[in-house]
Amino acid sequence: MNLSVPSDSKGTRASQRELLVLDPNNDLPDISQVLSGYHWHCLKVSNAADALKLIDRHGIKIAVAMIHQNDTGSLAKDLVNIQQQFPQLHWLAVSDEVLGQSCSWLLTVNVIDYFHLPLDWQRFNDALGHGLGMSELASSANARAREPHALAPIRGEHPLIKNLRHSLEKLGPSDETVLLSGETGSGKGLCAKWLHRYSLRQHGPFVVVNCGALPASLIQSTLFGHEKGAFTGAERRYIGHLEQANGGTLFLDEIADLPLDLQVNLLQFLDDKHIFRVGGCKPVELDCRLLFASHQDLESAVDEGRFREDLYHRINVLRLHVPSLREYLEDIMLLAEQFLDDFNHGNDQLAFSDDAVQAISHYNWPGNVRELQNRIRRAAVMVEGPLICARDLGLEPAMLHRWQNDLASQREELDTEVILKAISDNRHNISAAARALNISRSTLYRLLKKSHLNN
Ligand SMILES: Nc1ncnc2c1ncn2[C@@H]1O[C@H](COP(=O)(O)OP(=O)(O)OP(=O)(O)O)[C@@H](O)[C@H]1O
Repeated sequence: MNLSVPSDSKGTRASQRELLVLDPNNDLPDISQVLSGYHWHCLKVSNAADALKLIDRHGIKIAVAMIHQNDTGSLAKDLVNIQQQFPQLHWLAVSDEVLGQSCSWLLTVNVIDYFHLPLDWQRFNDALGHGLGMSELASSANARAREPHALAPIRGEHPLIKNLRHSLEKLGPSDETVLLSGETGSGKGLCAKWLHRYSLRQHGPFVVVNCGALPASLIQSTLFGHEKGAFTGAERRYIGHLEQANGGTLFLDEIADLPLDLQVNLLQFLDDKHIFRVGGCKPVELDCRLLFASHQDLESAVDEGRFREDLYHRINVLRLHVPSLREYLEDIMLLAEQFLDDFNHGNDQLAFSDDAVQAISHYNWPGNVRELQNRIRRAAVMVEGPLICARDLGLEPAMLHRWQNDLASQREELDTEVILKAISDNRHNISAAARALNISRSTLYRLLKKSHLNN
């Protein structure tokens, strides 16, 4: 190996650029020394787990992987794993001999150039500089894409939505856990992203885990990670979601679906700020904020013994309710028009017909904003002319009638409940109950008759 060092080799650590070298068999024993002459500071590791730690800790943007023509299988898996977690990282590959066709997979994991031994250090240094530049460009483009305007705005002008936006701005920077509640599709996930955006961790990772979507047998290792050999099939160490979110935010959606035994582990993490990987005995210190969401009623889950009361109290410190679309129905056409703008594929002539406006305004939207978006997205593609009608939205009259009948019966039930409460609160004095309800005695008698309560 040519060890000649260029003449300007007195670079201080401060002016050096950091580089990771993944060299499992120490085939590049002199790389740190030679590259320090080009103002590079090398962090050498022999395995992917250590690589992941250093990439995260040092914000590494450029790395070198030493590969062997006949032994690329495990390295390929390592690079794919690292690439998934750090997509902006760029690699140079170094091989002991000229690589053949079988190594075309390198292109899929951000390997921008490859060299074989002995190295031409000048050319190698140039390629490293080029790779670092590309990586920094990609990172800044990504950071720009993550700026607030790139995150979907929380739309609506109703006081409930204004209040929601205000709460997100206030709760975001607090670093406390936040429990988001609300119906499916109401925007809990979007609110979690905004909490992360408003936090000091906004440049750290934002990791989402849907506890309801993970098979019970995998949840523990998916969340907490596992050590190599922890169980049959654990061929290598796996960094779990909590660790992936280190320095950032972990959003645990559908938290009510987390099995009870893992609720204990989670509670421990919230108290001690460290985890144990499955099969590991060394605590791993972590610094990540947790956000939770559930569309289930957690209080009932506690009553039914499905959710630990201590965990419930621990995560129920800051609570944010995301309103269902029905609660701010006044805004629905505003949202609908804006989503149509988003989805109209450049066709700004597209508009809603009167029957579509009627249908949108009278439907009950059980799937909330997600359903509204999806119906409009589909209609914008399927519509034949310039006007989207109720049928394009899949909101045929029969569907609306069924819902309107439901609404009528629900209103009646609510009326009955309110009337009975007023009568009971006023010790069965009909005049006092009518006054409390702000209606006349005769109206109260009529309502009692309608609800068959007049006997
Ligand atoms: N007020 C809003 N303005 C604009 N878009 C919204 C609003 N509320 C929700 N959305 C959008 O609706 C979709 C569904 O939202 P999201 O996935 O956050 O709902 P969720 O409550 O987390 O649903 P689930 O409980 O099913 O996980 C997303 O595309 C989100 O961006």
